[in-house]
Amino acid sequence: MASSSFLCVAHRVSMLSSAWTGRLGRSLSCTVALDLGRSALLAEQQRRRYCMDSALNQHMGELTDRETRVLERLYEGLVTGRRACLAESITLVETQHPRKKELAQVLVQRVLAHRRQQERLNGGKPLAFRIGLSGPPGAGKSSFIEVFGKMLTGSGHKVSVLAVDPSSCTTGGSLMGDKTRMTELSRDMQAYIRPSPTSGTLGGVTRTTNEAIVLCEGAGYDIVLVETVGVGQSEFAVADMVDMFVLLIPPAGGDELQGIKRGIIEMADLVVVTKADGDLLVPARRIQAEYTSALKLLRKKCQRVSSQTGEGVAELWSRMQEFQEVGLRSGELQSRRRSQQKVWMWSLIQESVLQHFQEQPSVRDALPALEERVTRGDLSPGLAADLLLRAFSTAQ
Ligand SMILES: Nc1nc2c(ncn2[C@@H]2O[C@H](COP(=O)(O)OP(=O)(O)OP(=O)(O)O)[C@@H](O)[C@H]2O)c(=O)[nH]1
Repeated sequence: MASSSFLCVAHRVSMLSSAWTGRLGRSLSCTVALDLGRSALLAEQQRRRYCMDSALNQHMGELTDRETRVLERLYEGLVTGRRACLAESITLVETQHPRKKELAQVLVQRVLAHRRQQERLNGGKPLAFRIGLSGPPGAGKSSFIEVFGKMLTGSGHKVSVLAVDPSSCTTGGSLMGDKTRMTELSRDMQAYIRPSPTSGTLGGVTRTTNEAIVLCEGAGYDIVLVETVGVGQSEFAVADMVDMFVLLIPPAGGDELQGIKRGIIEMADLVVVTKADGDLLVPARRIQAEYTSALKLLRKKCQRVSSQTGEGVAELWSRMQEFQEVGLRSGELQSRRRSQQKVWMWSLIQESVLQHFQEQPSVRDALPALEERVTRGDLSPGLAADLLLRAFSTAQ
């Protein structure tokens, strides 16, 4: 992305968004202003309205008629629950195409405004419950989601399942997507399963997952399950996008469990031992007892489930609901979401700034030789970084 266009992107997106919402005759400024202090409200409202109006006049031409029609179709389709529009909208947020990326932001902004309006009608409480599910490969995640998801749709919920697959970032392949998973749930019209995007950095994949969550909620999915395999940093990223983070562990000791990173157990709101049936019931009980005592200090629970027999699944759901209710009542869940918004913004900034840095011509030119010298040991990484940063800032 060229330097000038980089600086303009955020501005352009907000302008495009204003233009579009303006075209629809609705003012975003009203929804934002309600959150402000009473004394500042009027002045802020007027100022924003002025900004919106002038932005509208200035940038009406920015969205072509075709783009307006596409966004309008996607938005209307999405909020009326059309799966094809949801799928197309998620594809739009996954795109690497610069213009489409801007359009995606306009759409996300619009859906966020719609969701905030709905939340306001719901007494300020979120309408959807976001649950993160993580665990080592083979822990039984997809088998659990299949059974759990069917139980939820059977009781009237609309469930979406999104995957964050760290392997897709490095290999373009997929740890999670290369086999048929959740076959029954994928046929269920009350469920929407979206595999992980197959390319991009982890930062990019988590950005699109965050945006996909917003789109799913806009499409009326009241339960969003975000699944990730416990590899790399993906589970930390997922913990930062959900209301409740659940760690699934198989009933095996030793080596398998060593794959579970220490910090992740502390991040989990609930630990679940899977496959608690048949020959695995005894080890499952033992692991549950070990985790229960280890988690006591953290005031966290450990449950046991079997996706094969269905045992423990309903109890687990009750526990999750209890967690949600307590969080909503205390306001902790809402404040968790608010701080996640900030984390999300910063991860976007990090990704864009890094991309901008790497694409800056003087950095791009100097980078191969400096990298080569660093790998040969001729130049310290710190000095190389300083040189690149200097090249970057003098070019600004
Ligand atoms: N006995 C028993 N086996 C199970 C249960 N759940 C899953 N399995 C088996 O465990 C294996 C792995 O299950 P998956 O659901 O694919 O696990 P996963 O965590 O999604 O695996 P990845 O996609 O590799 O991350 C499969 O062979 C399942 O049949 C269960 O409740 N009981």
